[in-house]
Amino acid sequence: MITDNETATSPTSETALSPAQAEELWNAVGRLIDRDYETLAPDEIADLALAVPALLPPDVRRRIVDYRRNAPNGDVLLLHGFLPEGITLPPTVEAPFAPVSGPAQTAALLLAGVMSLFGEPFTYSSLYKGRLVQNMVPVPTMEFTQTSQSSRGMLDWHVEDGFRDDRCDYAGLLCLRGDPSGASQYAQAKDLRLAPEVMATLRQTRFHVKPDPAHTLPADTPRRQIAVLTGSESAPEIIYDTHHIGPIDDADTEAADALRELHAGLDEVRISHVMSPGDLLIFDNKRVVHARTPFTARFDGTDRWLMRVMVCGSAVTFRRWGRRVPD
Ligand SMILES: O=C(O)CCC(=O)C(=O)O
Ligand SMILES: [Fe+2]
Repeated sequence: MITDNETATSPTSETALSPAQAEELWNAVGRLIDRDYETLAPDEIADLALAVPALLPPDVRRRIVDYRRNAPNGDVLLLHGFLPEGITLPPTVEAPFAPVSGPAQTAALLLAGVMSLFGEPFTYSSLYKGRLVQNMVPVPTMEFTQTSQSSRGMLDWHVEDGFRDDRCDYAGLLCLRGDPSGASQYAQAKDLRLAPEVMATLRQTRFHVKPDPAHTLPADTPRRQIAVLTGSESAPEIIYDTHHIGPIDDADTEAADALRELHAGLDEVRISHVMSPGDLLIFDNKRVVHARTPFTARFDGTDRWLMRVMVCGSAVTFRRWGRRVPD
């Protein structure tokens, strides 16, 4: 892992499964899938996934629960070794919502299962056709978009779905296939070192967020008015999106300047990690901003491939939606 700034000291917990643990877990998760995963509805996937936590090595499960409760080493958890040696994954799929086959189905259930330790896996009907476990893969013609489908362009700092007040509490990214150039980057709000007056501006409701282009939504979807930073000084929460957030008032140059300072401040405390197959990166989407560096896609089945699951940690919010894939 590359740390850009020495003050961002190990905000990440790292732990690894042994090859034997990975193989045992993989085989046990595979046995849970008793029919074609692609015929399962989101609720059925979530139900099957509930059996996965008990299959995890106890030390790994403990590590995840510690992170969820207290985040003792920071707001990002990095786990390694979830793919056993000797499996042959299918070619990288061509879209976030593309069906997956063979071992990729096991990977999807494994990810949903680990993430179920944090609450309810969910997604939005407007996002990637409502697919619960999504493929983060490069897509032709989308190279320079600000979505997971990009590749040659930088995917700039953002939180997942900052335009929604019910954005996910956690997201998990499982790497099936890596790319040495496409580094996942993240910055914890608590590491920011900005001038007090900049912090004070960011704590005021002087900003609005427009919908993320990964969502299929009407053009007149209202912008949400927000403060960028909220919560305690020791564990602040953040909403930021380089391209979709701005001052409510175009004349509010102080707010615009504060956003620029924030962007530079995130760069200063960023951590980069090039995902390798079997890596599972979990981040707190209320306290961490993330990004991805550019890489060149070949579109030949060998490109970078992560799977993503978002989780609602609040049973109250989940009950309010009344379904796993809210609009
Ligand atoms: O590919 C990554 O590392 C992150 C992707 C991402 O942030 C997104 O799709 O929102
Ligand atoms: Fe993202």
